[in-house]
Amino acid sequence: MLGPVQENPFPDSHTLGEGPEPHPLLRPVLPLLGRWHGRGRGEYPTLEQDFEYAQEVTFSHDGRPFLRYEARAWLIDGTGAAVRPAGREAGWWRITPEASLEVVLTHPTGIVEVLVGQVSGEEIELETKEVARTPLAKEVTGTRRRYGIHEDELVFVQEMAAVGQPMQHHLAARLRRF
Ligand code: HEM
Repeated sequence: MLGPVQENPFPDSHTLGEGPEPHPLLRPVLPLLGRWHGRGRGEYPTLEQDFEYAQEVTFSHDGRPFLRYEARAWLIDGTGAAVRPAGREAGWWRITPEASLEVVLTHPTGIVEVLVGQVSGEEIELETKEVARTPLAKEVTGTRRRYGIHEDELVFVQEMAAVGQPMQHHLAARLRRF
């Protein structure tokens, strides 16, 4: 028999001082916690045009030594008006006692990335160790990301090797908390 089910007693929190105490190992990545939004630009040599986008990003935790991560982007025109939904991704950022990061990211485009990297001060670098693709996914063979937190601004840059092109710039964005 199905017994009574209480609301999940272990909620995620993206705000320090609310919800569970962050795990001590999370200390190097605590500045990421929160909800961020902002704008970015993208390009790739196979694309006819560069593009601009807006994005919302959330990093939260449940008291264990990993972050829950989700990002949603949408293309915008020159006036900032929304054009259409674009990249979204979700995943888990595990942190080791040496402040190494082990990240799993999934994309609705049929791509799963396993990334490893380091936190050094306010800079975070991640690089794919493996990329898995569903049969219909575009050919992405590797990506690199850098995050930096500068004066409460989250700066993000992504490179990728994809569709026969070597590793090079795809995205750059600046986000603020909201
Ligand atoms: C903020 C997130 C992102 C945005 C706004 C974005 C935007 C775009 C846009 C506008 C295009 C052109 C095709 C189209 O109109 O859909 C594109 C192509 C592409 N993107 Fe992204 N992208 C994002 C993240 C990513 C990520 C995380 C990856 C890889 C894991 C990726 C891989 C690709 C690939 C492989 C192409 C196709 C290139 C080609 O076929 O010529 N993108 N992206």
